[in-house]
Amino acid sequence: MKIAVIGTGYVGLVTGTCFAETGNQVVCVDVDQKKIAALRSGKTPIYEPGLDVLLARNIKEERISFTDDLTKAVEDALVIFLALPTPAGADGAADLKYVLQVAEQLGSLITTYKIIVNKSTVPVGTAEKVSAILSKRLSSSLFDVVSNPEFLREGVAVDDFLKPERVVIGTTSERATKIMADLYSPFVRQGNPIYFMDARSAEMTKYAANSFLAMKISFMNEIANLCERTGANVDWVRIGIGSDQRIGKRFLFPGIGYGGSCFPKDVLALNLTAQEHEYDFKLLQSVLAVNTLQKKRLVQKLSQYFDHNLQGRQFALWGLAFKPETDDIRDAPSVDIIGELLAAGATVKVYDPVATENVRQLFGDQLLYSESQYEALQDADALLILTEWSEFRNPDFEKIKRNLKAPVIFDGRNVYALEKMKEQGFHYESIGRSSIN
Ligand SMILES: NC(=O)C1=CN([C@@H]2O[C@H](COP(=O)(O)OP(=O)(O)OC[C@H]3O[C@@H](n4cnc5c(N)ncnc54)[C@H](O)[C@@H]3O)[C@@H](O)[C@H]2O)C=CC1
Ligand SMILES: O=C(O)[C@H]1O[C@H](OP(=O)(O)OP(=O)(O)OC[C@H]2O[C@@H](n3ccc(=O)[nH]c3=O)[C@H](O)[C@@H]2O)[C@H](O)[C@@H](O)[C@@H]1O
Repeated sequence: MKIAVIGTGYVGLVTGTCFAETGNQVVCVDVDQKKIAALRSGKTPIYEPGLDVLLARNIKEERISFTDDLTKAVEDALVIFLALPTPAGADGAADLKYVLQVAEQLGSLITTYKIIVNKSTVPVGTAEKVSAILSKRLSSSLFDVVSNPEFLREGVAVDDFLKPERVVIGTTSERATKIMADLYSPFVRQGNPIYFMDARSAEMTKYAANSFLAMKISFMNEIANLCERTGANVDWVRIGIGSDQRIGKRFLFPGIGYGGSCFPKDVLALNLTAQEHEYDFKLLQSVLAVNTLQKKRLVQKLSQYFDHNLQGRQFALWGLAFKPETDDIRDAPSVDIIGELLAAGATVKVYDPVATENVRQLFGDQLLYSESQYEALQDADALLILTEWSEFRNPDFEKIKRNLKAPVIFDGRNVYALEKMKEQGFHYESIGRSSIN
């Protein structure tokens, strides 16, 4: 099948590459010419394990190509995916300008039947808005607009796309249903379902999924905070409740608040949708409030330890990405934490296996940067762990002690066992686990 993917960010690139991998002919379009030039030479602008190999293979086999020419890209395509940004606008609502602008452009380019598939996360009613724009210039027999929200996670995006737990497709058109079922058939062969529904339900499903997951995390963060006050250990509580299949083991890890390019903006956007419909979504507002507070927890603990005066202290930060296996720092808790430490007059030295360059672009020479995790510790009064990269899980504790000014660790991701830290002689504080020092 001939496919065009508009927008070669995280979602567009993975979507295009995975459809090429299953034998389709894919053209990816972006307005960012630097990105297009890099992608043509096989360089992925994002760090995503496995994507480079897949991309190189499909470029070589000439199943995927990249262009900034929208007209040429959509000419032969039967299916056009929109993988465009939908950032939070000034009021928190999803900004639809990219999606609606491209819809206007497509209205003047389409001459034969096409399916416009929206992969971006968009508020309920967007498919109808796109249809209305296309209808200004095109007869309804020339297009169908489909909502096909994407559920991939950064860091394991290729796997999530190739083996999805489910595919959600919002359309009531029989013609589009058949084509979409055909396109996705290689990915759902293992018995994972495709759910066809109306576009409004598909759009809402995406926000409900992200908001529910964010709620799970905020709930566990509050349980963790209460564990600290009551002397319970959240590790045990997590295991204790997670074995109930109605609750599930996953997404119960407390920490320094959820981050990333989607949960923060999507929870905000769903709350705005509720407000627009005069519905007071109390639970969502709490999810947002809890997350804002949780991002401050680690610095509060640190500040308390240093008698509420961080001025002139130096801290080493391990991990900057919003989660492991990505270089993405969009809405990462680390960005807030760095801001707070700098505002308190502290010196901050950072290390991350892949995200350092993105942080450098944001903070420039306000920070000290380290090439190695141990070098980052030199002259530091304490180590803060902000991302649970696997290389931090089993470090040389003697070397940590030698390099730090004092054996003090504030762990925002509960990476180490309390017993081990006591045995090693660290002052160790984590989330939801009473210190046993
Ligand atoms: N990043 C993720 O893990 C996931 C993101 N989503 C959703 O997918 C959508 C896209 O997200 P990302 O890929 O992260 O965005 P992104 O911001 O990384 O990439 C968007 C791309 O679109 C390009 N673009 C902007 N205007 C354009 C135009 N007029 N024509 C062609 N290209 C244009 C940009 O240059 C950029 O390369 C968002 O709605 C997001 O909420 C959904 C699931 C997962
Ligand atoms: O819409 C999206 O963009 C995507 O958002 C999330 O994926 P992603 O942002 O890549 O990352 P997650 O693995 O969900 O983690 C999000 C944040 O929650 C935090 N988290 C996650 C799990 C947990 O138990 N505790 C916790 O604090 C992570 O540290 C991270 O900051 C969803 O998991 C995807 O299904 C969705 O497609």
